[in-house]
Amino acid sequence: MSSANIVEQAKRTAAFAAVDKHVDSSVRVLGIGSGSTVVYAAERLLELKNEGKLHPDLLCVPTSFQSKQLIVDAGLRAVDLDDLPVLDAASASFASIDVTIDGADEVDSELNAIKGGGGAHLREKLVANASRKLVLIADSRKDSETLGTKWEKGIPVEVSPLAWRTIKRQLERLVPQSRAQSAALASSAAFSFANPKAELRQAVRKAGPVVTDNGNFILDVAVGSIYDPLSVEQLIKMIPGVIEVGIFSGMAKEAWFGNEDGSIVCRVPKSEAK
Ligand SMILES: O=C(CO)[C@H](O)[C@H](O)COP(=O)(O)O
Repeated sequence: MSSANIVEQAKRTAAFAAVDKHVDSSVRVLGIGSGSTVVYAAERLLELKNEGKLHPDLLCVPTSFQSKQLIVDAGLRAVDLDDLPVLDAASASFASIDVTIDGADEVDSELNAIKGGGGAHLREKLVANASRKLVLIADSRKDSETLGTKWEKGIPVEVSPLAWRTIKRQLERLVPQSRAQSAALASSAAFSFANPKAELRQAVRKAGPVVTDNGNFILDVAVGSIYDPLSVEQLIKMIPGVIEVGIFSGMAKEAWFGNEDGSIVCRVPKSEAK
């Protein structure tokens, strides 16, 4: 098998295992992520549907145009997040989705994740936030100790086209923390680069920038190693015109990684592991 096929097989194995663990006939509302690994989750959902193992009224919440097509192609019912019926108005939780299964670009030991390689992280974060459980699926290349060490393309940041150049300049002036301007202090800082670089993501087979499903642009912001994902997420989110940051801090409850030898690793946040 070619190395590309081995990676695809690893993604498929992880996706199938996560769906089998989390989706049965008791699941009423399911969030569907975006990207190439989620395609395999949709494949497994179609099999389970044909075997009569899904809830007959299952509702699927898409996270992108692509995700909606996957749901529809699998013969499942797509419903926008805000169109979900409130099934339990008395519940203390606002979460309306039982479980969401999504891909990731890199996942650290606490299951903080970089997402948005496919440019869908705004809707992905909205859906993850409204889910009782977020389960990530990926091949083992995405399994990391520290964010930014494997996914080196930068943090995907969805921004308003109205001020992308200004936001880019501001992102390139981010400092790890106000007192840590020197490389010597970098290890105690939120991230390692002294001079982050923000690049406007360019479209393929279309001249000009990527325009997201929401009509915005994406800046990929390389900050080096991310030691404190929540601080970096918050720092970037504070910039006016930033619509969403592709760091998902503390959202995922479980991550499934497919290995090249066909085995699977399922991880929970390190601090919660027994
Ligand atoms: O966050 C995402 C899209 O915004 C994807 O889930 C992420 O990029 C992983 O994609 P793939 O499964 O193709 O590696």
